[in-house]
Amino acid sequence: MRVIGALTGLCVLLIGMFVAWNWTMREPEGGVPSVEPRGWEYRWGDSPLDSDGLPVWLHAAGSGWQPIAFPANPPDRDGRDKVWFRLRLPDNQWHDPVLFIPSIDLIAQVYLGGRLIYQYGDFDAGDRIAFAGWPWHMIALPRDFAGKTLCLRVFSDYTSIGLWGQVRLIDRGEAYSQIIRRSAWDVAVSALALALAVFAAIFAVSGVERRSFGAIALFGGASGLMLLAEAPARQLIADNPLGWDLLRAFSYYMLPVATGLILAHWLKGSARRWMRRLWALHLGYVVLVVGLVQGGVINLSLTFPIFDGLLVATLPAMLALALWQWRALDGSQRTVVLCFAVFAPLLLADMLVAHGFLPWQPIPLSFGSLAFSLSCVAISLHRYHRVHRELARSHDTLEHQVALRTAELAQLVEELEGLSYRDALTGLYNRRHFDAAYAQACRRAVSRGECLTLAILDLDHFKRINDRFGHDAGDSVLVTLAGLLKAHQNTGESVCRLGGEEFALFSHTSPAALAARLERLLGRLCATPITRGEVCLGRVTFSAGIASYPMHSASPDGLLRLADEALYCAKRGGRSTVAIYSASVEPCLQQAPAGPGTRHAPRSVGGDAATPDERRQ
Ligand SMILES: Nc1nc2c(ncn2[C@@H]2O[C@H](COP(=O)(O)OP(=O)(O)OP(=O)(O)O)[C@@H](O)[C@H]2O)c(=O)[nH]1
Repeated sequence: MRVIGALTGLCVLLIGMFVAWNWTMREPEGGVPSVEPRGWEYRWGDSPLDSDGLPVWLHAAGSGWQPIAFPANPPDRDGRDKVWFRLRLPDNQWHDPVLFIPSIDLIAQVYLGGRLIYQYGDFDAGDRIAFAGWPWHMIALPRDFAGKTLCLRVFSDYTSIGLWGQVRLIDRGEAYSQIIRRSAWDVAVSALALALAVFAAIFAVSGVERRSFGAIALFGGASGLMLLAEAPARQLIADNPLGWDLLRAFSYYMLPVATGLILAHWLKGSARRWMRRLWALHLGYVVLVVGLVQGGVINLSLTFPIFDGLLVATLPAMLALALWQWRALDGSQRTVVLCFAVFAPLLLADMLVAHGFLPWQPIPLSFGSLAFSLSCVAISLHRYHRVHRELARSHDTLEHQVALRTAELAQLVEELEGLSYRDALTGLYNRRHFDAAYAQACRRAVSRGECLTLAILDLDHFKRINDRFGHDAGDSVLVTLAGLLKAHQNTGESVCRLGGEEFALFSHTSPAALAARLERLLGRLCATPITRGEVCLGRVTFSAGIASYPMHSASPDGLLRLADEALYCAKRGGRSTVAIYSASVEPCLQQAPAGPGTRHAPRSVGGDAATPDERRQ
């Protein structure tokens, strides 16, 4: 969805650019055409002042004046920083005439008919030329200017001296209209580059190919701001020429830094190292310039020639490094390098024009920036798509892994839960399970009216085995009994180890049937002596107490106590016995065991005997 949104935004921007391009290229309709005045003359140096404080040269006749095709860079400068230009103005044709000058190097006073009508720039306290920026100038003329002489007094310590661009006599309204028309395209390309910068910055911040997108964001931002700061309409947005030129210089100087960053990321080995040195050199220059200009040490205008000199060397070097590793680049990287190969000569040409090495002409820098920006947009979208696909793939893998781990965890939990209900030594269910399962069996017995019979078994004189043969031997006896109980367990019967040497089992069978089965087990157990390795532990017996619902108790909850009483009775009766609880017979204390067999236990035990609970403690 985000890609579709970005593409829609891009399409809207491109349509806007197409409209801007058409508008920029459209010839003005109607109105009085502008005139590029001819017949300029120049004179090096500065005029003395007359008694009224006016320059004498305003009235001087022909002596010392030389003809020049255009009022800029007269020959034989010899380090001079003052020059005069003059011009006899042609016939008046306009309603609100102005003299439009695209740029002046650097300070100028304009006189018409011996009167100062315009001044731009000044000298600072130290009588040095104070750079005030390179704005366009719209100099209002009186309607009767025809035939009068216009004089320009120009000061410059820059590489150029004079006027720049297409100096025209034009109607004020038409001048504004042309400014806006000529800016439309540059502003549109600038908007595209800035939008690209924002998108790339978002990608960079979100951590996707941080370096690449960071460099693209820097390039988009620098070229977008540079184009905006160069568009004639900038002055209509804010009348701050020096501020715009600072912005232009900063963004212009950052272009090789951004380009170097983009390319260095793709290159390898020594090409990469050299590319890094080149962009670092430019970054150092930017930092130095900002420091010196802000500190008032030098004029901003002086930093341009130095930068341009640097650029003449580094730009071709950057291009050469990128082309050197052409084979190692992928398709999208080659596209960017090709666009750079278009942009770099345009930058150099613009620079040559600015310093007068080429005749003045507008250089379509915006096309270079546009090509570079569009290729970056295409690559960004391509990479974003790829990264998105990879993310989706790893997301799927992650989900799969999470599902696997969750299943493993669930299994583990199940196992742990199972373990928590098992007795570690014998593998039988433990007391925890007994409590839950027995409660459930009680509910079922009551609701279905079924019989529930509970037996509690306890090994006889188990302590002696421990004491004589050791705890491990005792353990093996416990395991033997557990194995026997498990092996003879009926379906639907639960066998548990309650703790120590005490076991319990319950089922829906009758007490007599259960007692008969336990007696058989007791017979088996004591028939064969238990051995552990070479050691014979002797014969082992157990005693058991049985109670049943509803036969012995109105509620199955009371069975545990009754079965325990029966067990107690079996123990007191001589052990090795299975006793069924009975409320009607004599107390078991008076009974004598006769080997394995069923004994009837009393309902209660009295005298000095401990209760079953006390015994268990
Ligand atoms: N080896 C072993 N001994 C245990 C375990 N749990 C409890 N015992 C021992 O079992 C013995 C139980 O002793 P008593 O309660 O005196 O019971 P008894 O010796 O069997 O005597 P009667 O029950 O009266 O026949 C104690 O010595 C406990 O230390 C166990 O898991 N393994």
